[in-house]
Amino acid sequence: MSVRQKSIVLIGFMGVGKTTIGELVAKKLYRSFIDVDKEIEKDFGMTIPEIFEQHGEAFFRDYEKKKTCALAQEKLKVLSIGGGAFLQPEIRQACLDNCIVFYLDVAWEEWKERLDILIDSRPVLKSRNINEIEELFYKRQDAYSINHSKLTVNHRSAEEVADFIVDSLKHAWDMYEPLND
Ligand SMILES: Nc1ncnc2c1ncn2[C@@H]1O[C@H](COP(=O)(O)OP(=O)(O)O)[C@@H](O)[C@H]1O
Ligand SMILES: O=C(O)C1=C[C@@H](OP(=O)(O)O)[C@@H](O)[C@H](O)C1
Ligand SMILES: [Mg+2]
Repeated sequence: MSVRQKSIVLIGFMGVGKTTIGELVAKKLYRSFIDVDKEIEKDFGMTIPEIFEQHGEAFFRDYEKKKTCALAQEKLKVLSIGGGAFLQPEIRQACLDNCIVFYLDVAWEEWKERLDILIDSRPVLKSRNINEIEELFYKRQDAYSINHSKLTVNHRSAEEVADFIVDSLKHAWDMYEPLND
């Protein structure tokens, strides 16, 4: 597949900004934006916390795997996937094989300032104390470390990060697949 046609996938910990930044990147590239969690919510007519509550996390992970692997086959999209999705080897493989994967990284000190706005909509956070959340934050970095490009969002607005992603993509596209005049 042409590198220009590959979908862009944003990965990283909950609350790093995948959904917000993904939407901005899609607009800047004139592409459709897909937030996998929002698609799952539409499929069930329920919020993510409701799905966790009614069906349990194992059920959510299984559905997330099918949905994310299917959406990773699409071309010319910008996708934000759930923060836990990349821990599943099948999802990792589907995204790395078919898409360009950007890992959004953030420092713990900056991330923990966002906890209050995230806690009610993220069941994985709600069931843990701050020390357990910190442990999860560092533990998940291993899975995220397999990516095509990593960038740090510390002290940057969502708009700045989106501009950086678009610029680096344009640079890579021109380098690997220059357009003929
Ligand atoms: N670069 C940023 N700086 C400050 N706040 C941000 C930034 N990116 C996102 N946010 C805020 O953090 C919260 C979580 O963002 P979201 O895009 O839902 O993250 P994710 O999809 O990774 O869980 C939102 O309230 C959003 O407005
Ligand atoms: O990290 C996780 O395990 C999860 C992250 C959430 O998405 P965001 O990363 O967009 O918050 C959502 O998929 C669900 O609450 C589980
Ligand atoms: Mg999100």
